[in-house]
Amino acid sequence: MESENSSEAQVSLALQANAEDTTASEDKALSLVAVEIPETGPEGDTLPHQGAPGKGINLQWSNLVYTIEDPQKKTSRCILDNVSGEVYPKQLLALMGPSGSGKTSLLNSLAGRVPQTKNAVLTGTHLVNGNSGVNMSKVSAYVLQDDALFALSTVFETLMFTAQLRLPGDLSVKAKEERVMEVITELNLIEATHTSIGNDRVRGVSGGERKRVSIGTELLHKPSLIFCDEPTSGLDSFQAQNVMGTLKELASRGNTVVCSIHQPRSSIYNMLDLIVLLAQGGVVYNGLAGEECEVYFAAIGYPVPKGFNPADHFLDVICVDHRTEESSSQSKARVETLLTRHAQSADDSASKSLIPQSSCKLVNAMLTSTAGAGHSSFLIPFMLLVRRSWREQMRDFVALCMKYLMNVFFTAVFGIVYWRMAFDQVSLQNRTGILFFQAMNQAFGSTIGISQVIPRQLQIVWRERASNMYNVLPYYCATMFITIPLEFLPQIVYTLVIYFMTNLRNGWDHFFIYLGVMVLENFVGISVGLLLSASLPSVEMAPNIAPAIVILFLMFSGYFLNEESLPDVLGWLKYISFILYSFQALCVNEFKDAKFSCSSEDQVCYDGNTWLESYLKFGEVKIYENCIILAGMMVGWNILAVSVLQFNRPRFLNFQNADSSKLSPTELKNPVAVKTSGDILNFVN
Ligand SMILES: Nc1ncnc2c1ncn2[C@@H]1O[C@H](COP(=O)(O)OP(=O)(O)OP(=O)(O)O)[C@@H](O)[C@H]1O
Repeated sequence: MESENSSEAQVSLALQANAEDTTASEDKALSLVAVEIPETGPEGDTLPHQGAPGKGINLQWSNLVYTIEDPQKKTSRCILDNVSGEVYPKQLLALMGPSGSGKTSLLNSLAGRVPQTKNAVLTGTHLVNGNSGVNMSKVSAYVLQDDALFALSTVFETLMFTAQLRLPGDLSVKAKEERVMEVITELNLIEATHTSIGNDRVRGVSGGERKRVSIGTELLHKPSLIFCDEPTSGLDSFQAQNVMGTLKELASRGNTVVCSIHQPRSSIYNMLDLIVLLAQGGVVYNGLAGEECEVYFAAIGYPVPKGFNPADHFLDVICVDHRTEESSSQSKARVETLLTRHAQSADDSASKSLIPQSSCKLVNAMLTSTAGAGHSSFLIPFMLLVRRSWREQMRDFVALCMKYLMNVFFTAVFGIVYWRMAFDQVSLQNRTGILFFQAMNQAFGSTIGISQVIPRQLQIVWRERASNMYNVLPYYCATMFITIPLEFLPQIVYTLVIYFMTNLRNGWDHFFIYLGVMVLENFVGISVGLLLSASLPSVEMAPNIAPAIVILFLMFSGYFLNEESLPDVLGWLKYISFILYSFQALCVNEFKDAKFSCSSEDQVCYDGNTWLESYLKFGEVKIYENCIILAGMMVGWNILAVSVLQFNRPRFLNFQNADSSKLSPTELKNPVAVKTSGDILNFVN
């Protein structure tokens, strides 16, 4: 009886929604996907939860089980437990539940974005317009919870960058600009078009506008299915309302919108078409929002108190209260009952559920027309990435000035301290000293500065790579390329000025060898910096780890420790110390066959060769050999850095038994009945 009432209400609300939405959608549908969603099921019955017939994406999922197994303890942590549901075009579905209930995990599962982690297993059936195994990154958009955007680019520049990489390559720049302006208008961002995104240091657009820009970057290629993780988090209630209004508007234009949301205010709750309430990874309620949901909760003994926000009430009911032992056991029992109750009602309605496969015509064009296809070419993403990095660096004027000022300062200090050295016995020590400082300074300057570059962009680049906008090579080369004017050239200018201020060895041949070694060392330092940059997971780690690595190389540079006194266990480090090879080559260039005057006051007299052999122990060193080693290191570190970046690419779990082509016709009609390994899992929560 209760279930009859509920499905009647469902049907009437669905029909009402259909009637309202059909006209609005026809002229201005954002969707490029040509898939007919039938109005009725095979026996003429109205389909459950249906928004409206027409074009768009219908998503169905059943028996989703997401577990993290612990082979040592022989237990499995069940993060999603047999979750089923569906959503249609023109519907805004909210995944709601207390913290840790599995909202993000469910959203990620539906979007094909569950991060690949060790021992994580995802099973179940996931159908897009009745088809399994669809590449979700090609048919949908995913808006991350954190707005990963470059702070110093404007709203227009941010969207234009994405448009150039995500829209078809044969579209003219003008057409792409028009599309960007279209999205800006749709998202009500006109006034912020030329405002910077901003960050803690630079004033930019508001939080709500930033969120809408994030949504905009995902809308440019006109996806019909939009996933949004916690779109209102961190926003005040007015901004949250605006952002949700935007999502509602997108749904009403024919898109299918799924978002996770923590605690919506009542005006936001009223915008929702469907809700899935999650508790402890299971479903407590899955159906129409609004009155339908209130009726369900009233029927099971939890009516919404008068004047209360229904969303708050539902969350209160499905939350486990850990404050006291008694409240904890009571609330756990309540949640268990609600989960069991929903599981039973889902079993009852399973036979009526879901569109039969045969009535969903998946047009092949879907996979290409909505795709953020990503650029297979190297040159275009490379140039766009260089341009963006350059823009960001140039606009960070204070940081840029500080960098150059430090170089001028050190040039002045070293130049004055070692001013115009003579070619006498005293200068042997001083020349060795300045050459060592040069080698050290190049290493510190290039490695440490660059080690922060990639971690600073990590989140943005992860998002863009997850959307297939470009692959690792153009990104890496662009990052390397941009270091040339910003890190390499200032260092080289500083090196040259020092050469002439301090009167290092005369002769153009020695000057060019000195310059060549410095250039090589600089590039090796940049490569080590990029390798660290690619390996470090956060910006905060870079200032601690990078100097420690450079100091390690420094210790084995042949200046602080005599080669013979190196401990065996650490002796190998000298073979990878690029500072050692550079310092040796600089010394050989400076001292080999050089004459130094000797006065009667000098107790010992060295010429260049004896200084090299007896004092520095570099008698056997050949400049060309060291340069070859440095060049090899440069290539090796770069290959390693690219491999690390490639290895750390966004990787997502696939459904293990999602191939519905292997399912029987009955199972296809009724995916809820498909058995999964969820039956044998322990619930450890
Ligand atoms: N890869 C993982 N390894 C271990 N535990 C995980 C993993 N992913 C999710 N979890 C756990 O699964 C539970 C659900 O996580 P999820 O992020 O989906 O919850 P949520 O409802 O979105 O929470 P919140 O509202 O706080 O963001 C949490 O307890 C979380 O710690």
